[in-house]
Order: sequence, then C-alpha cells, then structure tokens
Amino acid sequence: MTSDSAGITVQGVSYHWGAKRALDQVSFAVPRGAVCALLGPNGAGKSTLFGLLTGLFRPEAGQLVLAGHDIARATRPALAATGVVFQQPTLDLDLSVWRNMLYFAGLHGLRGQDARDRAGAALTRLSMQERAGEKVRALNGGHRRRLEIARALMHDPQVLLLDEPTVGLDAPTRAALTDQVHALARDSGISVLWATHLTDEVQAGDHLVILHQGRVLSEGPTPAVGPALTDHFLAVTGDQTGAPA
Ligand SMILES: Nc1ncnc2c1ncn2[C@@H]1O[C@H](COP(=O)(O)OP(=O)(O)OP(=O)(O)O)[C@@H](O)[C@H]1O
Repeated sequence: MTSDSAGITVQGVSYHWGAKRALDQVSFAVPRGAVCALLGPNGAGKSTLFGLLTGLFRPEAGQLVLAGHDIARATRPALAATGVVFQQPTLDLDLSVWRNMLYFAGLHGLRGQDARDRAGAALTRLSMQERAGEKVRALNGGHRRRLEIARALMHDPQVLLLDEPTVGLDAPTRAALTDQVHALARDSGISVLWATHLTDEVQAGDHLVILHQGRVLSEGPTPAVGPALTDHFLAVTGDQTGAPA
C-alpha cells in the first residue's frame, strides 16, 4: 500500500531506549477511513510508536506518514492532519469543558467565532454539548475521555490517534467509548489508530495489527473477536504470559 492510499503508513521503524529495543522494523498501513486496533500487551511498544507518530522523537530508521505527510519532513502538515489522545489525560480540571475546548483551539491557532463553532460542533459529535458549562473535575472518567476526543477533533483531522484511551474506565464505559469511536470513523471517514491491550475493544471489520516485544507479528482484517481473538493472539505470539485480557 502506498502512503497516498493510506491514512497512516509506518514503514521499517526501529527505536531503542538505551540498550532496550522498543521497536524493531515495524511496518503496517491503516487504510483511509479504517479503525486500526494496535493490539499488544504492556511493553509491546505502543506508546513508543505514538511518540514517533506525533513527532515527540525521531525513529532511528524508517518512515511515518500521516494522511500523506511524512512526520519527519513535513511535521507541520502531518500534525495539522492529526488528532491525538495520549494515554495520560491532559485536561485542566479546574476549567469548564467549554474553556478547555477554547484553550486548545487557541493552541491550534483557532480564534473567535470559528473556534466557538468548531468547539460546539466537536462537543455535539461526542454528545458532550450539554456538559459544556461543567467543570472537568465534576465529570466521570468516560466523559473526560469523550471531551479529550472532542478536543482532538476540533481542527478536522483526517487521522485520529488514541493511545489506550480506556485505561481506568469500567467495562460498560469502555464499550460505549469503543462504539462511539467506531461510529465516528464510519460517519466521518477519519482513519483511527486505537492502541489497546484488551481484545474486547477490537471489533469485526477493524484492521488489526498485533505488536509484541517491538515487532509486528500479524497485520490484516480482524480474523475473530472476543475470546477467539485472545486464542488467535496466543497462537500468533506463542506467549501465555503476555496475553491481552
Ligand atoms: N522513556 C523510556 N525510557 C526507557 N525505556 C522506555 C521508555 N519508554 C518505554 N520504554 C521501554 O520500551 C518498551 C516499550 O514500552 P512502551 O511504553 O512503548 O510499550 P506499551 O506497549 O505502550 O506498554 P504500556 O501499555 O505499558 O504503556 C518497554 O520495554 C519499556 O520499558
């Protein structure tokens, strides 16, 4: 697949933390408009890959292309085309939902009525518009995550990166958030990379990349869901200890 036909292309990417090899010749491509589940247990290298995709640090080898833009050579357009939700929440708890949205809009250079229109539309997309006046501290974990996703969508990205966005949420809230992001991809054509260590967050029709100990062990259409996917993961990795739940 060429970078033109893909929402996200990762080609031959390697990275070390000191002597520790975190990513080893990682390659995969997320088709435009697809949800790609990046499935791997703790330490697989998912967060390292997100750091590289968002330009926080550079790969030793390889290329990362977001919506047709190479993050190393065209950092600004690549980031302009990308929304990111990191594993650690980055909301200001003492500001309202609305103020958090406008603050972030400002970081993207959005101002005035344009910023307000985009903030309102993004909150509506995530069914968060009625909470605009509430302080973030008063929101539950699921609503905080939805706010972070709404915030990541304000600049109309073509690509959405989510690094284990359900960490700390209970099972029903995880399921609701997973469904909501899938609906978003279906309705808007945005390409989604969803990192998780939980097989129950992978849905039929997802593109699936299994990452294990820094290597891609398989890539393609999701072959199964639920317990059958856990069995598939064990068969691919041959690892009984690092199985995702
Ligand atoms: N800042 C760092 N300094 C040193 N080693 C690191 C650093 N970040 C990650 N590593 C190591 O790189 C490897 C991959 O870690 P990474 O956090 O990318 O995996 P992960 O799949 O995101 O796991 P988790 O779900 O636990 O975040 C691990 O062995 C980890 O210990």
